Amino acid sequence: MILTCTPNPSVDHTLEIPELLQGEILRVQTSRTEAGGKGVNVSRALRRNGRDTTAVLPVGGAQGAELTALLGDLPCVRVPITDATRTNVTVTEADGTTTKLNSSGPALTPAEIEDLLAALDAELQRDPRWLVASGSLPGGTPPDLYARIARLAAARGVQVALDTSGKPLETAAGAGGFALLKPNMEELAALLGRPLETVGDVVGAAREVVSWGNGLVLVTLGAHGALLVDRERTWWAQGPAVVPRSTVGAGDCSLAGYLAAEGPPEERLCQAVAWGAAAVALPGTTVPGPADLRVEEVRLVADPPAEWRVADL
Ligand SMILES: Nc1ncnc2c1ncn2[C@@H]1O[C@H](COP(=O)(O)OP(=O)(O)OP(=O)(O)O)[C@@H](O)[C@H]1O
Ligand SMILES: O=P(O)(O)OC[C@@]1(O)O[C@H](CO)[C@@H](O)[C@@H]1O
Repeated sequence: MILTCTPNPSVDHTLEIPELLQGEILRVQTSRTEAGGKGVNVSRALRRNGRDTTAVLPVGGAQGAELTALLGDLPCVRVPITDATRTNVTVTEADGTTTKLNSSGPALTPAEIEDLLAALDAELQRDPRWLVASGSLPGGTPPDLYARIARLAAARGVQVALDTSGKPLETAAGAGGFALLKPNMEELAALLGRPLETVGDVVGAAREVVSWGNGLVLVTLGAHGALLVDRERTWWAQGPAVVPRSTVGAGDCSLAGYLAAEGPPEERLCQAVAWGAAAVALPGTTVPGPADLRVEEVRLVADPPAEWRVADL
């Protein structure tokens, strides 16, 4: 079983329009509402591909009830909170350009944070294969929440994969103890405080993160694929070219693919980019199923040259 924890889940509302023109009245072609939040999406992708998963998340208010309904039969532990769950808005254009408006989310009280951690600890005792801790932190949450979660998991002998950004990423990655981190290139650059342009830049940055006491780093590069970096080795992989429809959740599906896969790290990386590419071809926050995955079309390179420029991949 793969357990996910999403402290700041969302109702994802997607509007599809031909072109985003500032200051104009635009007619929406289609709109969709789906369950969202990074860990929730990892669980949805795993479930869609027949893997055992449970999602732990706080829910509150009318949007919390809507999120609960959207989650359907996904195995979940929902922790009640007073403030309302957020709604995030995505605008996708005909060429696949994706613009996201993410709300900061509800303010969790200290007691609600403790309830979330207690619910998570109970699930950790079911001996999951991984805990995925993902997404931004809601208001009022101390930035060390993910470091606390990592300590809870370590006490139960469960390895943790982390996907977050900004201050929560800085605090957690700096404390160490994560078996896997999944930043995208911008998040990794912000974490290290320097621009990353070449494969060598990205690998150097990822190794620095590993040296803080973390395991592997899976750096997703959008359309340019992904790099998997450990202490000694590096692999680059790229999925099939797709016509992008919405990039929302591509990173979550990549992480789900990596964790769902068996075998050596490079095979897991191939699954990751195949799941990510498949997600991009689907609308809104829709996650791919087995028929959408084109793993046989993935290109894999072991120890790619440091001088390769990511933008040219
Ligand atoms: N335009 C694209 N074409 C093909 N594959 C893509 C494209 N964008 C993303 N992918 C695939 O999805 C993976 C994850 O994408 P990305 O790096 O954008 O994640 P992310 O920024 O974490 O996304 P999100 O936060 O929206 O989940 C990439 O490694 C790649 O395999
Ligand atoms: O605001 P955060 O927590 O960083 O990201 C939230 C979010 O953009 O991430 C998912 C896609 O990865 C969406 O389902 C959701 O709306």
